[in-house]
Amino acid sequence: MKIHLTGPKNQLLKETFKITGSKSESNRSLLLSALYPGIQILNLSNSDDAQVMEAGLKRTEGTVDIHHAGTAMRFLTGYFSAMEGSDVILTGSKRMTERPVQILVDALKELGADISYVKEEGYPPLHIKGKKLSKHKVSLPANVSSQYISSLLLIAPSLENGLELELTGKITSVPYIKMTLALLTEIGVESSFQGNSITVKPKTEVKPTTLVVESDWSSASYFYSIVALSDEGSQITLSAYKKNSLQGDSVLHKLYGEFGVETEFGENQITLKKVSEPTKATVSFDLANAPDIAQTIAVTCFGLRMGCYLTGLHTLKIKETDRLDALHTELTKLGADISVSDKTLTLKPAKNINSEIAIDTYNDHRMAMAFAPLALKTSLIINEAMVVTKSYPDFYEDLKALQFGIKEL
Ligand SMILES: O=C(O)C1=C[C@@H](OP(=O)(O)O)[C@@H](O)[C@H](O)C1
Ligand SMILES: C=C(OP(=O)(O)O)C(=O)O
Repeated sequence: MKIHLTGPKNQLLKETFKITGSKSESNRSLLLSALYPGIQILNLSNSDDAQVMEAGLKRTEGTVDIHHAGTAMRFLTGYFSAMEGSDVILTGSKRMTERPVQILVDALKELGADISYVKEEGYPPLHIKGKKLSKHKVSLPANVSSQYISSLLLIAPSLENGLELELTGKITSVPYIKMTLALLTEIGVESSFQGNSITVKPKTEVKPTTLVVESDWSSASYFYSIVALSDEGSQITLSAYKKNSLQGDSVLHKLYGEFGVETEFGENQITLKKVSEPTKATVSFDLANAPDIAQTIAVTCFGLRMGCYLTGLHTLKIKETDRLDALHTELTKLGADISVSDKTLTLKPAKNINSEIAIDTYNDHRMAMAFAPLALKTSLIINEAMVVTKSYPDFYEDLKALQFGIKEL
């Protein structure tokens, strides 16, 4: 589906939204609740990624297709490897068969897993025959994706002797590893993370526990962008959020200060307020700990006619699409002066913003959602607009509530 998007006529915005649960917290919680009966989950994400995870966890044999969900692919690889008696082919979308898993597969094999590649070595689909993992120590590179580490940590307490991980290389997406360990703590599992070593103690039973998923901060990023691009005085309230979030993307409340957006933390909610126009011509951010908000920030800067220099983007090339290439192509179509390397993005302040440009989304929910706020500055077209269901199925409903014009083409 292709849509034509226009911004609200009155750009002094005031609205309140309840955002769906974090897909990262949801997919971890779902796996833990499959391992340990007695875990309840509240505010579960209604995203495609959480749905394929939930469905995958109910399976023990046959083909399990997790579509575009990186977390489901990586977390279920660990889960099925350690589930004695399971025999599955774990696969996903075409893009998923291009997203590497060798580091995780090697680590699991080192622990005793039986995994083989169905097609290309290093990539899904995987044939996994679940068995008891006999070892409890493994070393793996941590500079490609934190999801490999989280996958191992999530099954760690269910292993007879727990798990000791030795991480090599510069650890990337660290908050996601800490999120996994924090959820283990919530269910009573002991762990430690010091330097490059992570240890998780075994746990056979978990007391009845309710895991309350905080709403998704990556989804909140699109409202930060909308507020930044709207008139001074605009305010949008989002729930359910908290100040001490497990999600690294909560750094948004600091970063968007540079764009004149202040965040007020209330009881279970945040209010984003446009208090001033930005003062700097250009900003520099290292996003190694928050890679999923890179697209939002690049488009916000473009819309504000600011420059930016974004670093720490080395993981973007292996996500839903090569996000550096995709940003380069789409922002160039809009008139941007942008250059990218394999880990950085440099945008010069925009001289003009082209109208009626059709944005390609490359099966990447974040391409659609990051560019949509730009409708506050110029009308645009979004191709394959429904990609948003990967993490935020209600996205366009919420834009409509803000009086964005959305016309199906
Ligand atoms: O563990 C997680 O829930 C995630 C980790 C990150 O991936 P990488 O560690 O591959 O950067 C992030 O980009 C992804 O959206 C979700
Ligand atoms: C990278 C993402 O997801 P995943 O790796 O889980 O597919 C994302 O949602 O931005």
